[in-house]
Amino acid sequence: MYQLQQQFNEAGSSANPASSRILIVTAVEAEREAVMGGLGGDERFVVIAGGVGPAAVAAGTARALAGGAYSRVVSAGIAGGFAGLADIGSLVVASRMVAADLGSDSPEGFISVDELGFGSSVIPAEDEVSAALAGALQGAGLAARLAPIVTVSTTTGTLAGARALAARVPGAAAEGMEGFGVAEAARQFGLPALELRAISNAVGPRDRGAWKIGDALSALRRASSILPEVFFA
Ligand SMILES: O=C(O)c1cccc(C(=O)CC[C@H]2O[C@@H](n3cnc4c(=O)[nH]cnc43)[C@H](O)[C@@H]2O)c1
Repeated sequence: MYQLQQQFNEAGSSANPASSRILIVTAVEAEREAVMGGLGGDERFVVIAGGVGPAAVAAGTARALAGGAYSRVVSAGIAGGFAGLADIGSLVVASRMVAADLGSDSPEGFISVDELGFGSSVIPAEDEVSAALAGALQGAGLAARLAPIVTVSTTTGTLAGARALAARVPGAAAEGMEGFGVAEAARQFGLPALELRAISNAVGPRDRGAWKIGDALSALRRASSILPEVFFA
């Protein structure tokens, strides 16, 4: 396992010497189109739809990284927002990507993979760049915050679930299904990762009809138009 990781890291650093291209990974095509629309054909970015959920998107990200040279990786898409922290149509930039359901349930409660001693459920985001991105979004008049973003395999669908998750990851502002998967693939290639999410719905009781996907995709498109000045200023 360690050897495999070393090979990935070596492949990552030797195959990607001085590339400044940035890989952006969404889950689905509609998100990819929103990001592409904001970037306006900027060829310094490659945008792929890597699939829904941490496993599919990690595999898709790793496949893309194995086939090209990149300087960093961004997970982008729509997400649920935690009440009082991220309203529909607003943006969240991850301070860290947290695999919030990676661990074990028990009669005493959830035990994270960290506590179990099997690895880490937290990947820090590229911090200065993430802070700069959040600041640039705010400077452009967009509602944006820098906060932990959780990744789950099952979207939260109850108030009790939302409360439990908020207690497990204090300060978490958004819930998606891919950020940690993208970040883990990037980590294994020795690359920094960021996550940018536009809020389409509230984390809590499931109400698919209330999702404002159009608003979130518009916000994602506007946010994406700011990426070049943040990454290549
Ligand atoms: O139906 C559509 O037109 C459509 C357009 C863009 C995206 C979708 C999706 O359903 C994407 C699924 C994607 O959304 C993220 N997401 C959104 N809200 C939540 C949430 O409350 N909890 C977790 N994940 C959420 C997630 O990352 C999925 O990959 C549909």
